[in-house]
Amino acid sequence: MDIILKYFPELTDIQKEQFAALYDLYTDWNSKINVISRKDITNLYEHHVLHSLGIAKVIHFKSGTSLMDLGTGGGFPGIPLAILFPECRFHLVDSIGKKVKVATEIAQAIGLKNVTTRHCRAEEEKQQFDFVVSRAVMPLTDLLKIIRKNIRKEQINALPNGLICLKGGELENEIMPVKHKAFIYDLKDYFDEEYFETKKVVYVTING
Ligand SMILES: C[S@@+](CC[C@H](N)C(=O)[O-])C[C@H]1O[C@@H](n2cnc3c(N)ncnc32)[C@H](O)[C@@H]1O
Repeated sequence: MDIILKYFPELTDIQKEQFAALYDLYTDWNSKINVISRKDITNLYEHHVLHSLGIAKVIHFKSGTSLMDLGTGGGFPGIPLAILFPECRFHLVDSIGKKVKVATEIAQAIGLKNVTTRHCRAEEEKQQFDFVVSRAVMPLTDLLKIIRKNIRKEQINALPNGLICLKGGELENEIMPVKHKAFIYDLKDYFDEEYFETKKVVYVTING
């Protein structure tokens, strides 16, 4: 939990409580339904919560922004971002029902009012959002095909609406075929821990 405060020192008391509550909740739920590799649960804050918040180092979402987390699993990056941006709305989607249950239960347990969840394939989700966020779900080109229908035309943020994903390692082959403007940010520029050495945030504009 200290690692979250190290990089996000201005959290409110409510946000601190919500982040702090995640450890017991994920430990408990993960023992029943696997949403995080079991051996990685002790790294929850660094590998999962802080990693999800990497998106916030790149884009600060304006109040009223709507986002979909495609393939949220147990709630990453959607739940950490929903805690950090209580004035934004997050819709968490996953095609595996029991994972959606974990995300739903955890959002409810920490009192997040800005989160909705849905058990469906993202291909079936017709609602529109300012941004789609995603971590470890599918290659960029496949994501882009699915989410084109979900990005609103109207823009309220400084940056154009689009897709923001958390990726690791070599990206050249993934970025190349994309016809949209893509921006890659190295998380090692924001976070000192070795885990972030190869981690990136990829932002692809859809209408801009
Ligand atoms: C490796 S997990 C990552 C989960 C989470 N984003 C995380 O980082 O912990 C990939 C998730 O994407 C979901 N998924 C894959 N294709 C999907 C689709 N077309 N629509 C919705 N969810 C999908 C899977 O069910 C799975 O939960």
